[in-house]
Amino acid sequence: MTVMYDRVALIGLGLIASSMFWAMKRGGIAGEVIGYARSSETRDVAREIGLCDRVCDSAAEACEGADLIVLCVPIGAMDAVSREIAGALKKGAVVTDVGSVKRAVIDVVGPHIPDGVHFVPGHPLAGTEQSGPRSGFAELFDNRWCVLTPEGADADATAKLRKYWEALGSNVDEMDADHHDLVLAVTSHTPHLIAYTMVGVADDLSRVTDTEVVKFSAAGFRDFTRIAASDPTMWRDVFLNNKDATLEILGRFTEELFALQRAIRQGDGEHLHDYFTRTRSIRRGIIEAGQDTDAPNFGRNPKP
Ligand SMILES: NC(=O)c1ccc[n+]([C@@H]2O[C@H](COP(=O)([O-])OP(=O)(O)OC[C@H]3O[C@@H](n4cnc5c(N)ncnc54)[C@H](O)[C@@H]3O)[C@@H](O)[C@H]2O)c1
Ligand SMILES: O=C(O)C(=O)C[C@]1(C(=O)O)C=C[C@@H](O)C=C1
Repeated sequence: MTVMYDRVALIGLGLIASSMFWAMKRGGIAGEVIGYARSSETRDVAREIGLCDRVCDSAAEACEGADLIVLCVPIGAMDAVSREIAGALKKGAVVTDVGSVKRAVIDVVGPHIPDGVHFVPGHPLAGTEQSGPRSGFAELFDNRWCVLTPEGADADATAKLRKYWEALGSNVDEMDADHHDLVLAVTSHTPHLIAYTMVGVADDLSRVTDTEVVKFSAAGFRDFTRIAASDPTMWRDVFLNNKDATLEILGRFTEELFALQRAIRQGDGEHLHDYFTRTRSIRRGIIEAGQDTDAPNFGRNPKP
């Protein structure tokens, strides 16, 4: 139990901020945690459930005297909140964020950061389909990766933030922001879009009733429905702000899909079998690397 920052301010009090709060409490990582959310309902819930040591009615007030400020709002709100807090930041403070897209956040937050304050963007690769102040839990970041995209930020501030994420339970890596956005377009953003689409298709199909979809939903489709239940505001903002990378991956996805469609139409079993054999090895690689924390055998029997 080592206090790493005397005062931490959480701006936005949803899944990620509340998980961070409980993880900080678990590890005794912060002296005091101050919170702010835009809606009074969220602030009331936070006060009711003891989320944060103090909840303020303005973002600027929450940041006064804070050593670490974590922006935990949807990407589309990053500009507004950083504008609001700029005047309240103390010299030497570190501002970070948890946004799922990095270049767009750097572009809108960076210009508001005053001299003497360090901005070190970040992104925990951990989440669920839940949102809001009641949805967080201390274990969310355990054994997950957190990517920092410091781009020339102060080395000491970056090193300390790295240690902070490790204390929250994460493994930490550093990356260029554009590369982060491309990697995440492959591993997170496009898969979400595909899940949203598949569930939309099931919903639109008049020959299969909603009751049948619910009753006969097989495991693969159920996984899609979990993903497609993710927060609409957050995901709208992800796609609007990681446009180029998502469109590039979506283009490649469509080409592959057409090739598979042709193989099915032509009865080309060899193509299908070869393709599925190749993709199976990706899954095995993830399990062998101990990365599948959702697998029923996680932590017990990491070998397939
Ligand atoms: N949910 C995930 O799986 C996940 C994972 C990693 C990173 N992220 C990123 O973390 C950030 C937060 O996501 P979340 O899942 O915690 O969302 P959430 O919807 O659970 O919480 C967002 C919070 O921000 C508040 N908010 C919205 N607009 C605001 C504004 N203008 N000013 C102040 N507060 C505002 C909301 O009231 C809410 O308290 C997003 O940028 C998202 O991309 C999410
Ligand atoms: O597990 C989930 O529900 C998630 O979608 C989490 C997930 C992802 O893995 O794609 C979603 C968005 C993030 O920015 C990071 C993590």
